[in-house]
Amino acid sequence: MVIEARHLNLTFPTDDGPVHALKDVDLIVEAGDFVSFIGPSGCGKTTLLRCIAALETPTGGSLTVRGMTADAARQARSYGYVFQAAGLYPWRTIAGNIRLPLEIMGYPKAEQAERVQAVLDLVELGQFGRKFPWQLSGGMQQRASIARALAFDAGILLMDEPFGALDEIVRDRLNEELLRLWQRTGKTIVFVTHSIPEAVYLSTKIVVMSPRPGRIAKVIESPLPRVRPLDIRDTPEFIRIAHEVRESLHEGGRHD
Ligand SMILES: Nc1ncnc2c1ncn2[C@@H]1O[C@H](COP(=O)(O)OP(=O)(O)OP(=O)(O)O)[C@@H](O)[C@H]1O
Repeated sequence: MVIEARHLNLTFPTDDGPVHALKDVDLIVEAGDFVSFIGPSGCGKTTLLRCIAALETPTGGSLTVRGMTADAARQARSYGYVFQAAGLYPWRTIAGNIRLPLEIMGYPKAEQAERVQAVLDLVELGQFGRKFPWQLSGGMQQRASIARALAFDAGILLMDEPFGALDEIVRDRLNEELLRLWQRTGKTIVFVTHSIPEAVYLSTKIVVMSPRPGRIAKVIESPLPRVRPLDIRDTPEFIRIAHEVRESLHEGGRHD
């Protein structure tokens, strides 16, 4: 198993009293899974992802990533992280942005160039390495930020609503591309989203969360095949799973 959380708790002390962002969260992610966290705003999705990335420290329970503490896993460069906004440096070219983590990690120059080209090809931006971020569309920028997270070939990709700001047509295309990339690379992906169709289309496992305190309301294992054309969304099976997610979201909300 790649990620294991047991009775994970996180309470933020605030001026208005403690905020229970995560309450008794149990989660298992297996190698090669595509896991989505879905739930209403404030239910702790980002906080849980940030705990896995060792960007937050839980106040209780245990969490291991590749059998290590989250901190050790971060130091071992176990994951790439994709943020809501592409966050590319405007003064660097696309290739320059993707190369940055490799420069920081001290990869030899020739290997940097090889890896940058390989991940640019992987996200179908092979011809755009010399462009600057402002010369690319929003969807292309987000693909570049995925390439940056893939550049050092970590086995885990953590993605926090990477397509949330994009229009539906671009989002559909990027969903399809991400699925192909996941199939080609065999990576383990943990993905935060607000969108039921996005969660159902992408995931092997859908983790439905509910707020106040943030906890897991239900884990739905998807019976859909791993290879999924976009029109799978019109099948009765897809619609049934989407319905199950929606019901679980409502049930989770009733505990408020
Ligand atoms: N550093 C912090 N200090 C205090 N409270 C915080 C902090 N970070 C998050 N919270 C609170 O913890 C709860 C969970 O936040 P989190 O961002 O994980 O939710 P989310 O499900 O990702 O929401 P969204 O979908 O809006 O991004 C919220 O009530 C939030 O206000």
